[in-house]
Amino acid sequence: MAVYGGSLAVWHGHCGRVSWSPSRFDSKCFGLGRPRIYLSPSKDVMGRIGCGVRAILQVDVDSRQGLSFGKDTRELDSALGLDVVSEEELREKGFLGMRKTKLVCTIGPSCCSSEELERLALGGMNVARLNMCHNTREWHCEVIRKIKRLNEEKGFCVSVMIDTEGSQIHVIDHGSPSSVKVEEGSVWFFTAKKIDGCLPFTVEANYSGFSEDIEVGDELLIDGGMATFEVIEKIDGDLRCKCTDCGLFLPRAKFSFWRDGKLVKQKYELPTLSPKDWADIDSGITEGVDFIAMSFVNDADEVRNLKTYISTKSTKPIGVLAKIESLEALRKLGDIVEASDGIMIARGDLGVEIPLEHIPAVQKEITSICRQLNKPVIVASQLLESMVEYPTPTRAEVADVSEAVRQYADGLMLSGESAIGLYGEKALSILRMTSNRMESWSRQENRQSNLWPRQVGVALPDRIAEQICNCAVEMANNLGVDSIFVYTKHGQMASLLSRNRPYSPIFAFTDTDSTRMALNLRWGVTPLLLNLTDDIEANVAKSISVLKAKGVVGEGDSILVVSDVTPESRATSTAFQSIQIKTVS
Ligand SMILES: Nc1ncnc2c1ncn2[C@@H]1O[C@H](COP(=O)(O)OP(=O)(O)OP(=O)(O)O)[C@@H](O)[C@H]1O
Ligand SMILES: CC(=O)C(=O)O
Ligand SMILES: [K+]
Ligand SMILES: [Mg+2]
Repeated sequence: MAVYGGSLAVWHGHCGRVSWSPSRFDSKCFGLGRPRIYLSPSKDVMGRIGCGVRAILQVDVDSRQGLSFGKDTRELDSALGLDVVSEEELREKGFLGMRKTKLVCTIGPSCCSSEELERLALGGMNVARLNMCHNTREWHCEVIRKIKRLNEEKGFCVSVMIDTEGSQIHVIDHGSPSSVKVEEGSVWFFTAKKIDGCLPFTVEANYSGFSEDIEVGDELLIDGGMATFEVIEKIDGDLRCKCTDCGLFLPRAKFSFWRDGKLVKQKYELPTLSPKDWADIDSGITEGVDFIAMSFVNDADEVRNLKTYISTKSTKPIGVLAKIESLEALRKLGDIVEASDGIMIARGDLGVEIPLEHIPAVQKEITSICRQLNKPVIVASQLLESMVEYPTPTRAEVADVSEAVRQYADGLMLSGESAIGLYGEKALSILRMTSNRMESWSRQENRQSNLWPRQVGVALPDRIAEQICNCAVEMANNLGVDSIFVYTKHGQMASLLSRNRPYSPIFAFTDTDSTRMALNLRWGVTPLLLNLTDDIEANVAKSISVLKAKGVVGEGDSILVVSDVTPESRATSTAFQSIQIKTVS
């Protein structure tokens, strides 16, 4: 047992200090003051949770004490929702081979049939993203229904995310050719007045206040540098501009104005969520989406408002992800991360508002804050951009993907590569293989950077849960267990385990479908549906026996078990949290 000693030698925190002497490994209360914590090899002590004890760490001292498994698993089998893709991956590659980084695909015309969606699901898509900027609401609803049907009928577990259009000043798309060349020295007229058809050298903006606060001499950047102009005249609200750096106008190209090397902050009155966005959100709620990604978030209140709205409108929880794609959002990053259920680093539009060379450092900072605050984070845009047209990525793109994996982003996102590209499935397989390779490199080289986590919990039970998860992962890594099982209603404990980025995969058993779909975005977590009972031992025995019957868990596999299922009868007292080590017999 000495092997465990190092992992849990000292327990710090509000609970006092608890030391563990492996040589005196009997059922013993180490509480110094209240509340107390038990370390025990015996499951009998689990019954004593009521008497001021806040957590029990139970360890199977003797692996021969392994569980005896149920005889008939047929009934249980149908109750256990292990998705077909994880099952296959586990069978093929074993526990350590399971991919930890989650993959998000933007669905567009190139991949919207049921057959194409199924191939993406088989290829490892964890979350399907629908960008409401494009196509019709009806088209999006139809895609959502196809995904839900695939989940139900074919045993996939793909979550659905809608991404709002949001308000940003951009060029009105007149249906002109996909790009227009801009020559150096040419003079262009920018206006918000309605134009019929296409006029040469004339560009229509979508918002009448687009030139507010802009002065002659300011620099106008298209899409963060696709083309550059100098403002040479301001006539009412219209601008005459001369091209100083030639380039291209793409459909829906975005404006940004610069003065003395700094972004001009315009105080325009576009709401973060337009009436169209609210209608899209209503339709997303009706269709039962799992996440709403909010474009151009400016502050935490906007996120909180949307969360409040959802809680009054939706019968199930829907995660709100804040997209960080403006200077304003970067300034209020900490507050926004705290208010939201996750973050998307929207590097496309972010690159319009900050110099491109700032993006890598900003990405690193955002991923790190998200991990500290225990919020999932997606790295998005241009990961494999060249694959929109070509069947192979550039080496630089693969290096960018690897860096995001090395930073422990929870998810990587494909945009045009899957939505309109010719090689979407191949792009997905590049993300999958690159993630797998980088994850195993980090593990083999022991480059797993330890988190010195900021405490996120405030209330005592939350802080205890957090400490248990931190210790559990340290134990799991030191012992080299095959996997971590967690039993969780709302996913909190599973997320706290994931936050520590363990070597072994985390199987999160929950009886709540929305928890399962939300956990899909968490690094290293495979969420499963299971009918949970108040009896922890029964939950563990049931899940192990079903996985054993499927042939994906076998004799000798070691499992670290964490539970935070609060028995209903004790819902008003403390959470019932424990760590156990099981060896499958
Ligand atoms: N549902 C769709 N229908 C048609 N085209 C789409 C759809 N979704 C995406 N696209 C195309 O794929 C491209 C890349 O998608 P992406 O989601 O990155 O859009 P975007 O226009 O850059 O906006 P955002 O900043 O919200 O990501 C888009 O420019 C668009 O041409
Ligand atoms: C994803 C997104 O919205 C962006 O990169 O701008
Ligand atoms: K969008
Ligand atoms: Mg964007």
